[in-house]
Amino acid sequence: MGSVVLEQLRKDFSGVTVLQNINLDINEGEFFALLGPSGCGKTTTMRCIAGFETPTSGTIKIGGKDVANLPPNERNCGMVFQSYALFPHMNVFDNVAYSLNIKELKKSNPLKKIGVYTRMLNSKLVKYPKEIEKKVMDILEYVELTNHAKKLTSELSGGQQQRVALARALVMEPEVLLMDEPLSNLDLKLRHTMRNTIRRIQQDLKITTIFVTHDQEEAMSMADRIAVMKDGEILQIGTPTDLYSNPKTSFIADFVGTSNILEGTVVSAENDLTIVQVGNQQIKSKMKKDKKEVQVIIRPENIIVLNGENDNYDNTFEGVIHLATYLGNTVRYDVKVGDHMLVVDTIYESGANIKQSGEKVRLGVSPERVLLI
Ligand SMILES: Nc1ncnc2c1ncn2[C@@H]1O[C@H](COP(=O)(O)OP(=O)(O)OP(=O)(O)O)[C@@H](O)[C@H]1O
Repeated sequence: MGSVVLEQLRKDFSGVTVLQNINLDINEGEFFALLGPSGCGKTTTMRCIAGFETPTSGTIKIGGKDVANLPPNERNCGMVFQSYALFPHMNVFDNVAYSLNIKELKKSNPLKKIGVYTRMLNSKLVKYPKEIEKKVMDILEYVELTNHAKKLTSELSGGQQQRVALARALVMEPEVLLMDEPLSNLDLKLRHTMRNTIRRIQQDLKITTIFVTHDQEEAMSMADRIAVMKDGEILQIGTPTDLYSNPKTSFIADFVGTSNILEGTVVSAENDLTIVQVGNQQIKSKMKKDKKEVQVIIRPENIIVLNGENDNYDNTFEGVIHLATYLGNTVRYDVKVGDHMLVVDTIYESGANIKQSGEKVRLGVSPERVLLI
């Protein structure tokens, strides 16, 4: 399985730069997500790796080999798209076997054999070599589609079709698996199941995987590392926990998880505590910052609703509940504090009272949990 290295990748379309300074070093066997809003350049990056786009400048190496001059079919990348791109008139087995068989046939007298194969497929008379049959059935078992092998792909659900697409990519034993928003067409529940399926297969096969998504939860729950992109550039690369706990910019703090982001001015820094003026409140943080104007980032779960017993916080604020949203195991409160609306997540314990709009609350935040950017 191959590593994927991009160095100083740049792509212009008709003079407009849509990718620049893209540097990535994706390890062998890693599950790597490209995460960012629509139009930030995720798909273009992926298409450059696959060989469907030629970069304006920069290098791409797969398994240590510069692939600049290789066409897509010689890059050994498997691809899975949002639209499954299956052959609707073929059954599941034929869909998965197709490229594998073509590859075999191309080894000798390709044109004649491929023509015969296609005609046989159309008249459903095709007989595959034993090795191909075994490979296809093994991979169908892997994606739990053994019982559907003879069904037309048009007779399958979205999730099943996506598993056929996955099987079709995997059966070729690619060095790298490229997945572009593969779960976007599925409903929420199926998306969660497919996340687990893809992750399980990826870990079993240890196949280097690059996964494009605009859904931060998807990236966080699946990837070993994530590159967050915006406007054609990479803003930060890190593990899900890195990005969540140490976002370098407020864009990332906001895009990866939910954040309270407040504009403030540093008024003093002493005894390991930086004091920031935010409106008429002072907020203490353990982080040091050289600049005066800062953004204060506080994650919703790091704000504690005080109940008189747990009041021992260096930062406390008075607020009024604006909205309470019950989310199953948590309750999310929007709390008005001065001029700001803070999002506060609390664990919901069965039978506990949920606070109501208009109720006054005291909130506490530890300075360790206050990030300054
Ligand atoms: N063939 C093309 N010709 C001109 N511009 C293009 C072409 N392909 C992509 N672009 C532009 O490049 C930018 C990046 O597009 P890209 O599809 O890579 O973004 P993305 O992050 O994958 O977005 P989405 O999540 O919406 O698919 C966009 O502004 C897009 O309009």
